[in-house]
Amino acid sequence: MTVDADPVAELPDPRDYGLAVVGEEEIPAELTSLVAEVRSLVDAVARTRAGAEELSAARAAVAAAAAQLGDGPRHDVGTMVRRTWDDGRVEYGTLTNAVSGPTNAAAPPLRLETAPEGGLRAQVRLNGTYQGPPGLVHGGWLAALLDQALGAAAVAEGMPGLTANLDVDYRRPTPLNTPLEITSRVTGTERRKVSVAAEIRHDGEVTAEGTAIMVRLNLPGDGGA
Ligand SMILES: CCCCCCCC/C=C\CCCCCCCC(=O)SCCNC(=O)CCNC(=O)[C@H](O)C(C)(C)COP(=O)(O)OP(=O)(O)OC[C@H]1O[C@@H](n2cnc3c(N)ncnc32)[C@H](O)[C@@H]1OP(=O)(O)O
Repeated sequence: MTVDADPVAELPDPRDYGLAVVGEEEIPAELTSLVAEVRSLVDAVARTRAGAEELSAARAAVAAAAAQLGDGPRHDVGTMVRRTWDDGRVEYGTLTNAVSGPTNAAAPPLRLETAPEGGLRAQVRLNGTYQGPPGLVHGGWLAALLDQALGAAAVAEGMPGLTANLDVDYRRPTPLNTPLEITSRVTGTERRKVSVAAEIRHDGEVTAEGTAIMVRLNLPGDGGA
């Protein structure tokens, strides 16, 4: 028997499925600022014109920092981060998510909030390390940003799932180093399928838009299958 994909009131607790969870508020401020520093470092390294001596000194400093953390304790790779909203709603994502992971220096990071008009929204600014064509954001990264916003829109409605299908249209070139707005929302549900839509805007103009079918996680006992 099939049933429609009704939103669940509470998201499943990842610990019930063997995944470690850390609260966002437990991430030390020192780690957050280290991550921001590494993010700036990657951008600086990508475009530096420093000479050999400065480059060698920088390499040694980075190697020393890496050695300092090298053998220390680490979270398991699948560790989830728990975010608790002001209204008490709880949400989970992966700690090192490629797009939104709060401790992933390679993530832009995209931080989505509930939008007053419904769905989610975020502002993000992508530096030169996300470049495709000169001065423009790489299309693969635009797809990744849309995918994350689409998946998160389903999660926000209590329907976490995996992307089964993603369609992206690139409407206008998307510039680097300038604020971009991302919006997403659920547009329909059918059995385990959740239809979602998202846009990326620059100066109010849509530069890329995507739609996806997220298939709800088939968790034992949630009645979603
Ligand atoms: C454990 C605790 C959890 C805690 C909660 C927190 C969770 C947090 C979650 C999320 C964070 C938010 C952010 C994430 C954002 C990024 C998302 C990604 O990057 S996802 C990675 C890339 N995607 C994959 O790796 C999928 C790989 N594919 C699969 O695993 C399967 O194909 C899957 C699950 C998608 C479907 O497989 P089946 O066996 O479960 O289900 P079948 O029966 O095949 O399909 C169900 C329905 O979907 C349709 N469907 C399947 N594939 C389709 C497709 N490609 N296009 C259209 N429809 C499709 C089918 O026709 C069927 O529809 P009909 O009900 O019969 O009408």
